[in-house]
Amino acid sequence: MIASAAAPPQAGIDLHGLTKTFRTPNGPVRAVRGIDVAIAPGETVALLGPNGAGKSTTIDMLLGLARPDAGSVSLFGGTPEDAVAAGRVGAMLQTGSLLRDLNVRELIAMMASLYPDPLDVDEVVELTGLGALVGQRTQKLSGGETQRVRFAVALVSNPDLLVLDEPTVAMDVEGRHAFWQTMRGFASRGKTIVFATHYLEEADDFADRAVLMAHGRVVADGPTTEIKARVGRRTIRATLPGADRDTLRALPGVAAAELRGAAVILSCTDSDTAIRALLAREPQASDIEISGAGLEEAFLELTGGDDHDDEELAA
Ligand SMILES: Nc1ncnc2c1ncn2[C@@H]1O[C@H](COP(=O)(O)OP(=O)(O)OP(=O)(O)O)[C@@H](O)[C@H]1O
Repeated sequence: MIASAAAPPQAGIDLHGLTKTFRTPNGPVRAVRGIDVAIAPGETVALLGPNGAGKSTTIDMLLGLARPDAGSVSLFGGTPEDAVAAGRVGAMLQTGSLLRDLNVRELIAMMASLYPDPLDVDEVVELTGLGALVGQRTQKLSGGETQRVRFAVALVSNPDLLVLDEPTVAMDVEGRHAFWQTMRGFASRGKTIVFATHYLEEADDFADRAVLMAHGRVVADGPTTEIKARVGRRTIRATLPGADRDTLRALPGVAAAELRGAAVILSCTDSDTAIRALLAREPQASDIEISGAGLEEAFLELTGGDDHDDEELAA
């Protein structure tokens, strides 16, 4: 088990007005365009967004690996460099290879020796399910196994903050499941976790909160349930032979109506109002089902409409 850390410090992560532009032969790429995100200690936050949204660049700035053009990063009230040097931050990034010619245990032990208050090596091995691989040379590991060792390396300093950029990308379903189990255990000890992912179900299942990025900006930030609700559309399905589409569409709370044989499908802006109106008008409606928008729908709606505006902003 993870040794209990001191009471979590009050200051968490504060990204303020962060901006980063890359100069390329094809002109400037405005990767991050002024984002403000505050994360409290103990929160688990998913960073979501399509390819090129600016997630990795944001993570690099958060960790002090890239310098923002404008804005500031505060980790636990200090600079990222200080927090990293103190072993308070563990990171698992998309790139980065493992040191070769060491076995898994030797590598974890070596990394542990670099930090003031590391976890016990056996504990890390157990937590990350690496028991069967401790004697394996790092260059002989599969992609999924390498990811698990990288995770062990991120954990070994017993960090207050874990930052993970698409951590489960090379893992199979079982590996992913085991990974999130471990993360749950880690989060339950009051640790702060920030992870970027393309897997919406991981964000939905695991994060307290999602920050949605598109084109270098934050387009939504809140509990995943709230983000789903923001999209607002719920669908009512019912059996209603002989229904009239225009009548249904005119019901309060209904944005669109579709008929498929005896089935009616109502897309609603306010499903509570719509269901009452439907039943008042069509009491014979049966087999009624209401379904909410998924995170996937919310994601597409919230990230899809944000057009590129490089020229305007670069001016
Ligand atoms: N070193 C760099 N030089 C030039 N452009 C870069 C550099 N790093 C990132 N970019 C560009 O900045 C934008 C944001 O990239 P970033 O990697 O932060 O996005 P991302 O949301 O992490 O994407 P993905 O999900 O594909 O990893 C992209 O247009 C990318 O091409």
